[in-house]
Amino acid sequence: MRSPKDFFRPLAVGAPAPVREVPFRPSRMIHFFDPGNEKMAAKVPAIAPTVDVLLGNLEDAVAADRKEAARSGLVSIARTTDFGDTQLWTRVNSLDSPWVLDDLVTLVTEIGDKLDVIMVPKVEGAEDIHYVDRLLAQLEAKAGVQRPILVHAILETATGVANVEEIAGASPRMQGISLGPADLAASRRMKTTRVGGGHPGYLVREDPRGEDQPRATYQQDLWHYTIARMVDACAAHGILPYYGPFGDIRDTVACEDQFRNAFLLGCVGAWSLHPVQIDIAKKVFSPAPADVAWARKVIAAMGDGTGAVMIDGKMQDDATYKQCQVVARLADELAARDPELADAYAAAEKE
Ligand SMILES: CC(C)(COP(=O)(O)OP(=O)(O)OC[C@H]1O[C@@H](n2cnc3c(N)ncnc32)[C@H](O)[C@@H]1OP(=O)(O)O)[C@@H](O)C(=O)NCCC(=O)NCCSC(=O)C[C@H](O)C(=O)O
Ligand SMILES: [Mg+2]
Repeated sequence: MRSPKDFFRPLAVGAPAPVREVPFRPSRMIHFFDPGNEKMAAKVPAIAPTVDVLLGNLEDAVAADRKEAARSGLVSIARTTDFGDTQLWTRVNSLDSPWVLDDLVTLVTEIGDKLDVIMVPKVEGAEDIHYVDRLLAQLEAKAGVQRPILVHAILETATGVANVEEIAGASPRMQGISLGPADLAASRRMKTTRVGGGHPGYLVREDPRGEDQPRATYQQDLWHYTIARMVDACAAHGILPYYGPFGDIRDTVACEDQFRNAFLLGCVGAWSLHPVQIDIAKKVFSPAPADVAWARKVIAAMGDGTGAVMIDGKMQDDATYKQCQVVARLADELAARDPELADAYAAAEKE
């Protein structure tokens, strides 16, 4: 094992220096598209300005005989598209697949200067990140890439969940972690057949109220434990947590609920699999204007952030001040990218 002093040293001669802090860039929605699918690829220039992150997917949902088309499609799209300040990410194939080595070699050497983040699926432990970390450093050096490409892990195996803290801290390249509920369900032998979301059978029932009285049931969140654990691991290591995919494209209401649960627990974004999910993520992962106005009111009333004050009947102290700073800072960062949101925040403050 390397000394902790070497943590921030480049892993190959000529590779760019690792980042010391993960740069926060808005990433409310990571929009997935298949770069080998001509219809989807044609929509990329129009979608780019409407999303925070565009992700060219090479892994699951791309058929085995379309892997090379997806890879070369992504190279061509990256070279010919003006992404503005929208980030370009990719999801490569899993580390045990026959495609991943060519994915990494091709993408870093051909379009390494365009790629912000590489998402690695089915990460099981720190050793998976160490492998990718060293290989990326070698390829960046070979290709003359000037800034390090960051790494994002998908939490989608039981072993990965068991090792989530060591994954989060495995490398200064670690940008964040997404929940992958579909693969995780299979790995855990859960009895669901869905991509994220709830299940009507996972419920609690109220106590008996008397003979023949109906008893209410309350559906529970299958993903609460894993998301909370992932959020803690990410926060402890200064990286960003994300909810992943919601597969019931038509159920926009439940998608919004799932995204909001993740937002409230600390996630900064989710995946959009279809254009209809882009605005849902934008709405949910941008703090509501009224909440931002409230946060600013508390911050203003709290002065140096110590002591206790009463606002509208609610006690505020150092801890609520810190929560309000989280909301206000996120609002500032999103407003800098999104003028409509900036206007909505300014209007709410005047009310
Ligand atoms: C889910 C889809 C297969 C649905 O596609 P389609 O049947 O074509 O839907 P529509 O007819 O409603 O589409 C309308 C038009 O929009 C285009 N479209 C659809 N999706 C996208 C997109 N993501 N980006 C850009 N454009 C898109 C269609 O081509 C239609 O165009 P037109 O005919 O010209 O009007 C499809 O949405 C899809 O494949 N989405 C991505 C799926 C994906 O990436 N899945 C992998 C991620 S989830 C996962 O891997 C699980 C995870 O790892 C885990 O373990 O949990
Ligand atoms: Mg998966």
